[in-house]
Amino acid sequence: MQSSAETAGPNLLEVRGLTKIFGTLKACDGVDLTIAKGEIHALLGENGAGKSTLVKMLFGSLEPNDGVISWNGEPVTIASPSMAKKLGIGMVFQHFSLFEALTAAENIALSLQADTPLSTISAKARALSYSYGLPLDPEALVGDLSVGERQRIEIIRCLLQTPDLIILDEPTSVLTPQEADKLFETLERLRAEGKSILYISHRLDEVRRLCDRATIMRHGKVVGHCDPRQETPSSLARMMVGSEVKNAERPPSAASGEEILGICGLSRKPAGPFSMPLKNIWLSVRAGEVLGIAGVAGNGQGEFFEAVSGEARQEAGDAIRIRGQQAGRLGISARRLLGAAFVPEERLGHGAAPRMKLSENLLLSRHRTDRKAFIGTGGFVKSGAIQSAAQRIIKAMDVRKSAPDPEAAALSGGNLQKFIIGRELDRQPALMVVNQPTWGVDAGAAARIRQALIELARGGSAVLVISQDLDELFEMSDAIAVMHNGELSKPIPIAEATLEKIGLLMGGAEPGHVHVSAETA
Ligand SMILES: Nc1ncnc2c1ncn2[C@@H]1O[C@H](COP(=O)(O)OP(=O)(O)OP(=O)(O)O)[C@@H](O)[C@H]1O
Repeated sequence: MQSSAETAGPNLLEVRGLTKIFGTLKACDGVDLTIAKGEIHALLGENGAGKSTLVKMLFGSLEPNDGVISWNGEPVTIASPSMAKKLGIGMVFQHFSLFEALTAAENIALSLQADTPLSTISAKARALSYSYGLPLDPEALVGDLSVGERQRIEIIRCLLQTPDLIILDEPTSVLTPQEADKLFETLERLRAEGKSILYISHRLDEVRRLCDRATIMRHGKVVGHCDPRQETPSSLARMMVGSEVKNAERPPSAASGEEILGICGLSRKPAGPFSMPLKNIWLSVRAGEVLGIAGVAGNGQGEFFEAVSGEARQEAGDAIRIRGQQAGRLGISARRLLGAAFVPEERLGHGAAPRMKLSENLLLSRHRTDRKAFIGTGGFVKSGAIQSAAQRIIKAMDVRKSAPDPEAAALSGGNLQKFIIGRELDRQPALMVVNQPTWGVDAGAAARIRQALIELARGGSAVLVISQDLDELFEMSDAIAVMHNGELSKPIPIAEATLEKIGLLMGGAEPGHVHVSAETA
């Protein structure tokens, strides 16, 4: 690993010995970091390495226990986000902090000076968004917008404060490849204008494409620096994780023929002006197989997940069949009682209650399906059984944490995802439906999650994976279907699937017009 801890040009930010302790855990342990003017600097590290903790201290939302931060050569104390913004530090968070019932402009107004009229903010946001190639309708209600559009609001809100340093915490994990490309153009333009960017990402190919230097953290410490353009994704992953990261292994499918999930002519009207209708979807997922669903975000995958999980019920009971039972009219809990498990894309709030401990989250999601194991006679909670199940999941998924049974919100994003997936896998469900299984998860943990899902299928369950990550789908799936405009293509067996073919279907090509030929296969 090449050592390039110091910058050649003038430093905008210099950090020495920065330390943050949670309980007994040193989440950041004497971290040194320098960021030059006009550079895109990657901050890399496995889940729980301390990246978010570090940038929260730079943005004034966490107070360091020790260390010095210098800004333009002067030591500073960044006591609050508003002080960080005054200095010229802007941040786009991993979890959005927008109010769904307000418009984009109203949300932006909340973080700006109170005396600016809304119409001025709206006009400025619109102009800035178009000039940076991230078009935004300031009058749109946030609740009606896709995750990609919501992230634009966060970025525009940050840019309106004309920061010199912009911190982005996993900005592309929720973006489509096209949206990510647009974002890269914007970031390259900001760099050309002399702005500095601190960029946290688990997507190593984009780090190689975009970033000038990288600092790598492990267990709260800086373990190295490199020029990512000189590295490969696997050498970067090795530096982060400390060992080789292998792809998941997919033994031949043992599909027994028994249908576990049957979807028969599923249609759904749009729930709101910006939601996608589902149009006559047919699908069968069998015991032993992993079926992948590809598609550009916003083509109905979210609506499809809601319909399959029971978050949105159908009028016709037989539109969804789980292990032969009509499930269309059933809610989530009743579908879980049939042996299904669901992992939604939004971890906090949806996948886990943030202020509840991991063991309490476990009880919350499994008290009905595992009543015998967790609830004793007289309705008493068997806390010993819950604690040992929680510890089993934590061990199986290698969940890194700062206390034996912390609140969900105290876990790093990737570690919470590992816990949620582990919580469902631990039930050995007959059907597992998971939306974006490895968002925000480091390369090592992502491989572990994929392997665990494949093993669940090979053990006789049916696994349905919705993902925007085509490499992930090709690695895991026995067949891939593509969702476009609320319609689902026929599954293509993996032996016949090519990136080109799936890409064409994602772009809306008629399934009948996409042929597998010797040249394309
Ligand atoms: N508020 C908190 N209270 C207690 N522990 C915390 C808190 N925030 C973070 N931690 C712990 O600090 C460690 C570092 O977490 P951090 O979120 O900084 O990791 P990260 O590198 O950003 O990970 P990821 O890639 O998963 O987002 C983790 O072990 C986490 O559990």
